[in-house]
Amino acid sequence: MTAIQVDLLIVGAGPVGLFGAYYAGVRGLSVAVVDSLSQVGGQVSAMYPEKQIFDIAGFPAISGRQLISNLAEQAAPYEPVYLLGQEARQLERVARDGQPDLLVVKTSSGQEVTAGAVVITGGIGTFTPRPLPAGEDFLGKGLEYFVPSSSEYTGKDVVIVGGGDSAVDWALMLQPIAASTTLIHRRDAFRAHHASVEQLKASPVKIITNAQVTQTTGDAQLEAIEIKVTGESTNQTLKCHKLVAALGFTANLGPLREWGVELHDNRHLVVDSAMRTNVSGVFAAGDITHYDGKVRLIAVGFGEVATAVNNAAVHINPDAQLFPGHSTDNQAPLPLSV
Ligand SMILES: Cc1cc2nc3c(=O)[nH]c(=O)nc-3n(C[C@H](O)[C@H](O)[C@H](O)COP(=O)(O)OP(=O)(O)OC[C@H]3O[C@@H](n4cnc5c(N)ncnc54)[C@H](O)[C@@H]3O)c2cc1C
Repeated sequence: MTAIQVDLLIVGAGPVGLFGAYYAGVRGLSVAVVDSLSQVGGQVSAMYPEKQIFDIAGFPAISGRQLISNLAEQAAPYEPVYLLGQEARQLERVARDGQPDLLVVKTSSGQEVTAGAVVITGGIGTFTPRPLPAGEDFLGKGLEYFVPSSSEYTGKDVVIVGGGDSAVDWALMLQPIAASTTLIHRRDAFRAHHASVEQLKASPVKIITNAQVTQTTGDAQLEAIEIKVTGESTNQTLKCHKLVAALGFTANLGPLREWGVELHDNRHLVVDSAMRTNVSGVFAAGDITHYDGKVRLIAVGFGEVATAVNNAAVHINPDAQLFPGHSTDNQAPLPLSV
């Protein structure tokens, strides 16, 4: 088991957790961010990276991918430690004389993180991609569940499986750079947004409906797939270097339910106006929280996590001020006129 110690541990690297990492840095707190996904960005990266978001303050429109990239860039100067691909599982407490307890979180990879406080920004819980059983042998060797960046798809024969927004968005995104792009969907009708489906139909993406992947073949890397189209007697073989299974996700609060935090509807964590849970040293922000009047939006989560981290800073050091100061402080004044 590997172990690290930080001032603050953030559970969840969605947009709210990333902004929390920035605020931890502003407060001079060392910070680690754990996420069960292999990439940062939570729901935004997993479900709608190519969509424009219109309700982020100060950005009339910004793509999901750009928002997450900006948030990571904003936190980067404070060097957060990202522990990706691991789920935060157990929470233990270490009492100290005359000081607040330390919290120890153990992850699914055997990592132990000791922190002065924990902020849970776990959204709708741990996401698990719905698997594509016929492709599991090539996971990481051609089969993927996300398209974090498009560069690896240049000049490749790409097949995307699914009928939702992610499948359609990724097909549209990769088509201009891939050697070929095929979208396979097991039904006739798409769940994706109507306008995106129309764009897809007008694009060079080859669409095969009422079809399922039955087999994947290759050597070290994926080379081809076999598909069964309903009503056809023989299976088709397609050249395929990259197979993207965009079949959706299941989400589960999972181990966080065992941390002793008061739950609402068995899915959300009850917080007070300082974003404290009932467990001392454990705060929460973003989609995972519940209080009267809660609105689940990124804009709301950003405010909540600023509150959570600043209150966590005071929990860690009771002599610290709650108010962090203004980000504009300590700058040379700009000239009034040019
Ligand atoms: C299709 C779609 C469109 C949307 N459009 C908008 C929009 O236009 N505007 C808007 O404001 N909102 C929109 N939303 C909602 C928005 O995405 C969420 O409000 C936002 O993602 C919440 O951010 P978060 O950081 O709280 O949680 P999430 O984005 O859910 O991130 C939580 C992260 O925590 C991780 N996690 C959970 N439990 C654990 C654990 N035990 N260990 C490790 N990691 C864990 C998860 O893997 C996940 O990565 C949309 C949502 C969807 C699905």
